[in-house]
Amino acid sequence: MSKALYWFTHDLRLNDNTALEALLNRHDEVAFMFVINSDWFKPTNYFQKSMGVHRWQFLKGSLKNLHSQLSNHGHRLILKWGNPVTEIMDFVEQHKVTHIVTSVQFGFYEQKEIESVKAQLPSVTVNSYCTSTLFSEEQIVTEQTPLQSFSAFRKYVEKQNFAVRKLSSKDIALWPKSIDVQPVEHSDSVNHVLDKVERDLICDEPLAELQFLGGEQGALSHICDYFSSSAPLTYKKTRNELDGKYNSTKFSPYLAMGNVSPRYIWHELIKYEQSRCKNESTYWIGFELLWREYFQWLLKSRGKSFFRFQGVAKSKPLTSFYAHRFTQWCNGKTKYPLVNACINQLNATGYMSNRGRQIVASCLVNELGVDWRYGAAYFQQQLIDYDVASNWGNWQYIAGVGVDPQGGRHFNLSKQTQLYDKNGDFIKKWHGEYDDKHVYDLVDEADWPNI
Ligand SMILES: Cc1cc2nc3c(=O)[nH]c(=O)nc-3n(C[C@H](O)[C@H](O)[C@H](O)COP(=O)(O)OP(=O)(O)OC[C@H]3O[C@@H](n4cnc5c(N)ncnc54)[C@H](O)[C@@H]3O)c2cc1C
Repeated sequence: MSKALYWFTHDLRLNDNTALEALLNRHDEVAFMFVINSDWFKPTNYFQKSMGVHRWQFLKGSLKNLHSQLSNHGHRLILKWGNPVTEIMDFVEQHKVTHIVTSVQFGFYEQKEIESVKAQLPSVTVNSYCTSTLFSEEQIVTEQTPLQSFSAFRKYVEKQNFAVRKLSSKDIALWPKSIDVQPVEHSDSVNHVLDKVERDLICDEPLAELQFLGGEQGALSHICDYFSSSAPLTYKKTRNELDGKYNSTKFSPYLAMGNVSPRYIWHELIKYEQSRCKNESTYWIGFELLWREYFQWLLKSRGKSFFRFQGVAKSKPLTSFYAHRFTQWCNGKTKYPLVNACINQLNATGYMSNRGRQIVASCLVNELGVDWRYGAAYFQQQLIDYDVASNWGNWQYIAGVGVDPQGGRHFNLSKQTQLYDKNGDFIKKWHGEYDDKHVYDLVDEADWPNI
């Protein structure tokens, strides 16, 4: 008899989930677990936490929704917090689990966790499935795929005419029974664990109202609303705007949490093109999804170099670390109103437009001369849609240590303001003006050399 544990990670959904489908079709008894890693809330990564309050709230919504969906099938989500490897191993040993089913991890450290479980539990079979990409590992063999630039990858993918995999069936009529876990005590309930984490790890950081509702239901309803509108028809024209509900798709938080699969979105896009209209804008939505795809496979192939100062290009940028400038940037208190406005938007909502991200990243690297990894780590903490591959990949790109053949990006901040906030409405809305004569560097007179 096989007893399998589903280890949820960035795949918090039931639909179009190949790993879940394999679990339900192949095993006699099953259980579902998610582990909240307590390290996420410790400021270790360039003085930033891996998870800030906005993404925590979004994750919380996703977990509650997942638990309620599992309950509809007579199961529950076992929610733990601590060290994921330890928690998974404890459960497996205690309940004599024979198989672990999980998603393929693209992040370097996430891969290490799975390897560690495998090494410590050699008698348990661990099966991983690609659930967060358009293509599967059989379709994209990283050694044979041109990953030296996005264009090369895109042309390769388009030329090969890869079909994105057919959606896996979403309804399994009969779910296997639950592994006999002790009756749920109050201290084990999803709500109790979430409250405890909030009390012990997040303490008194204020939680803001989110514009996105975490979870599969929220994702599907947002995608349905988006594709019921005419917004996809003008996407290419509006995607660079700094604000607005439908100026861009806002699929990213749901994709990052795995509330929806990119393949589901891809198929919805094709349906839209077939039933309403296909134009350059609809093509561009697919084009951007390919950017996301590209960064996932690039990270898988380049591993740790995604986090190195010299990046995948192995070229050291001309930056250093200026604590004061970095703090001003994080607090939206630089001398650049557009940059401040974008950062204030991020700090208040957990979201910033793609154009905004490019502008503030370019400013940190070029105007302020700060090591790009501090910016990437700050985004990791603040973004509701943080995705390891897209975030570190894009930061490298801007800093000129990534795969961009042009070598970095320097945005002219006055020109960007003219182009995207001509009347100053965005700066006004997000309080970008900051008037302080000490705004650049705090250097004590005594620090200057005597001439
Ligand atoms: C410095 C920097 C850091 C970034 N960090 C992240 C991150 O942590 N998580 C994240 O999802 N995106 C990140 N991006 C990419 C992009 O900014 C967001 O995906 C986008 O703003 C999300 O809004 P949207 O869903 O409305 O995007 P849309 O413009 O509607 O695009 C549709 C989808 O395509 C994908 N996409 C679009 N642009 C990019 C891109 N440049 N790189 C990769 N995928 C893309 C996303 O999945 C997005 O949801 C970053 C960009 C920069 C410049």
